[in-house]
Amino acid sequence: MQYPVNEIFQTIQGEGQWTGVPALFVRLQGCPVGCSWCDTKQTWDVLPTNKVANDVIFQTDGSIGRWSDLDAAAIIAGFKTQHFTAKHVVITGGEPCMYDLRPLTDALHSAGYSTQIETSGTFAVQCAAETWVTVSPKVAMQGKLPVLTSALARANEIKHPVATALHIEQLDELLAQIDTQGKTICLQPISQKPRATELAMRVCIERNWRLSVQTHKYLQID
Ligand SMILES: C[S@@+](CC[C@H](N)C(=O)[O-])C[C@H]1O[C@@H](n2cnc3c(N)ncnc32)[C@H](O)[C@@H]1O
Ligand SMILES: Nc1nc2[nH]cc(C(=O)O)c2c(=O)[nH]1
Ligand code: SF4
Ligand SMILES: [Mg+2]
Repeated sequence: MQYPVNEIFQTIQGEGQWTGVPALFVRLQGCPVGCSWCDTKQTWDVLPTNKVANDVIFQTDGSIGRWSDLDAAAIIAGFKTQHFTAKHVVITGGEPCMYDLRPLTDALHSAGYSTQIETSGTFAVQCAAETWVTVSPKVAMQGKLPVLTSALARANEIKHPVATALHIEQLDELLAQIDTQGKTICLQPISQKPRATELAMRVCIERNWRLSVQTHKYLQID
């Protein structure tokens, strides 16, 4: 199975429960969701004219939605060529769950890596049983609610992007539909806005939820 890969890089996981853990990021190209505040808009379209050679995607570049087709073996071989040392692999995008992630997550586990998926919950989550699934719900997607509910049921972590009180109300409605036992619930302020951050901190303290600030943006790393 070939995946359209936008970039592969080594950094520190900046979000959610795994914050601070060295990680290899595999960013897949393509997302139809269209969040107005998305920080990776270059990953939305998979344009044939933006196809590049395999080695190019190991240089991070958020300015263009370039991509290359790689299978699991080529991705793992690339980690070795780059002499990457992290053992945790984060598969993000774009929307990674547009693709069947079972071949990739199975191969990564066989090669000794732990895996995590960052997903919006707008597509069925297809991955290994051991994969840590982080769902960042995108509630405005028309007609996608049954998919979102099943993604939330699979989630190990629910990391909700927030800017206003309405976002907290929407999260409450979603959480009422599932068993949250054993799941980490995080609030992630949108775009480091001070009012979003204040709201997220206040609600996290009230509810005993976890605050997820995008630490890589404060550190100015990838
Ligand atoms: C770029 S998305 C890619 C994965 C998937 N499409 C998703 O939305 O979960 C990765 C994470 O960044 C979050 N995110 C994107 N733009 C953001 C922003 N401007 N501020 C805060 N979080 C943002 C998303 O909610 C998600 O948790
Ligand atoms: N350092 C770092 N941590 C991240 N956590 C989630 C990210 C993403 O774009 O999905 C991300 C990212 O782009 N960089
Ligand atoms: S679902 Fe994720 S990648 Fe797609 S637009 Fe929203 S934040 Fe961006
Ligand atoms: Mg990011």
